[in-house]
Amino acid sequence: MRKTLRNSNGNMKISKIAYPLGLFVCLFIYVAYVKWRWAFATQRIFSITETAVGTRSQQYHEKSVATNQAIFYGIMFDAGSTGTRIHIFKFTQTSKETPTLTHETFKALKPGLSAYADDVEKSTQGIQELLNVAKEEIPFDLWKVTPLVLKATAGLRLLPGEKAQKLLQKVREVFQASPFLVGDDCVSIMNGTDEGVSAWITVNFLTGNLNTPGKNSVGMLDLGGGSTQITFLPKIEVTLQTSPAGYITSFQMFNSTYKLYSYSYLGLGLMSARLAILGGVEGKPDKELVSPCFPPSFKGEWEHAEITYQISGYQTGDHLYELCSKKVSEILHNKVHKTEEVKNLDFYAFSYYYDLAAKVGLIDNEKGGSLTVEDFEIAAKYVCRTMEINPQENPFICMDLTYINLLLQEFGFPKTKVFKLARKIDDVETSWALGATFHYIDSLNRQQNKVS
Ligand SMILES: O=c1[nH]cnc2c1ncn2[C@@H]1O[C@H](COP(=O)(O)OP(=O)(O)O)[C@@H](O)[C@H]1O
Ligand SMILES: [Ca+2]
Repeated sequence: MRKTLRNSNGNMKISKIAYPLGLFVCLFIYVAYVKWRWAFATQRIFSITETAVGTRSQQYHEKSVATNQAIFYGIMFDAGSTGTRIHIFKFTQTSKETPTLTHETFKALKPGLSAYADDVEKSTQGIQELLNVAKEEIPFDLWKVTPLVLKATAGLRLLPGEKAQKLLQKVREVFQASPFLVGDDCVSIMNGTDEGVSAWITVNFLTGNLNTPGKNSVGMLDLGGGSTQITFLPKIEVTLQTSPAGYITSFQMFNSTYKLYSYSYLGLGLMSARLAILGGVEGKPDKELVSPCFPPSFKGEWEHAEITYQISGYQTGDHLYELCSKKVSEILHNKVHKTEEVKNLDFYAFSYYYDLAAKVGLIDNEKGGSLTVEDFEIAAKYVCRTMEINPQENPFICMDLTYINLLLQEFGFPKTKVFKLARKIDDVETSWALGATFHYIDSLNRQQNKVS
């Protein structure tokens, strides 16, 4: 008994040292491994995209089958207010040659994450479904070195903080259980300026304007469901000097510094603007919402962020367009900052600008096209007039076109201003996702430089 006890005491003495020591050694090996894996992945991926941005090559679309070609991927989730989308970017690099972005796989699901604010568990199904697309697309041996990131925009910005954090935590758990490379910041709400800047990076990269000395950059207009962004590179000093605080942002990427005019208007996305024009409150469907933008006899329902609102038209003798534009002008009054310079720059417009223009036949639904502010105005007047006589399939078409027309004018665009509308450029979605992937990889590289 004593022996046993002594032995047992002896063991306890040994284990007092051995266990912590063993634990420490295991921990050390684990930390060293994680650090090595992270550094290895970021260094490889960054070295590719750094040159990809600097020198986007002509072989952009070529699918090379050269055996010495390295292939890398990046996954970006766009958790938008109306839907969640996955962008899987594929990069290739032949040793010592310029690496290229060769392919994007894109899939979108509705509704947006914010629709699950009161039932967080339900949000995981869609995320899993999109992750399965990534698993199908990315070769198995590259899963663990492929960064996986989700950035949420207006839908989550508009939710109470606690609800938004619960949703993000749920997604974080799903991501951490996935086989991809996830960092501490893999899931977040992106700020509006980053959203605009990232979309600006995308469009200037895809149009070949980034890091090409002497080339002009293009401005970017994005109209989402919850927020809208305008971003451009000012050429005249007066824009930089006269813009309010928060509108000019400096950022560094791939060894260049840019000073951009960029602003995101939360609540001025098309769906949020609809609710404001109707005089409604997010999540409160208790009263019928009456609007001069619907025909007088109209009665219907509108589902927005998983809530159904009762909607109807006004009983008046006036013309719809005049009444509607008056109401929309009230909503936009003093909300938007005007700049003179936008008149003289080329702009690309995405998202609902595109969808609306395509819906009324101003541009081709597949190829996109160019149009003026006035084209939106003419279309608005036409559909509002038509609606007075014949009810339309989409009761919001008069309101939406009127809103877009007036919003563009509020930004300072003259009616004759021509815009390019594109859903894709060179087969890549014109969204903030690509720019944010570059930006994310850039930050990983900075972390990695600090580590080494
Ligand atoms: O990657 C994309 N490709 C094409 N259209 C997109 C993409 N991302 C968003 N959209 C468009 O954006 C609009 C909805 O905005 P979203 O849901 O992103 O709201 P938010 O940006 O205000 O959060 C729709 O017109 C949708 O078609
Ligand atoms: Ca968006």
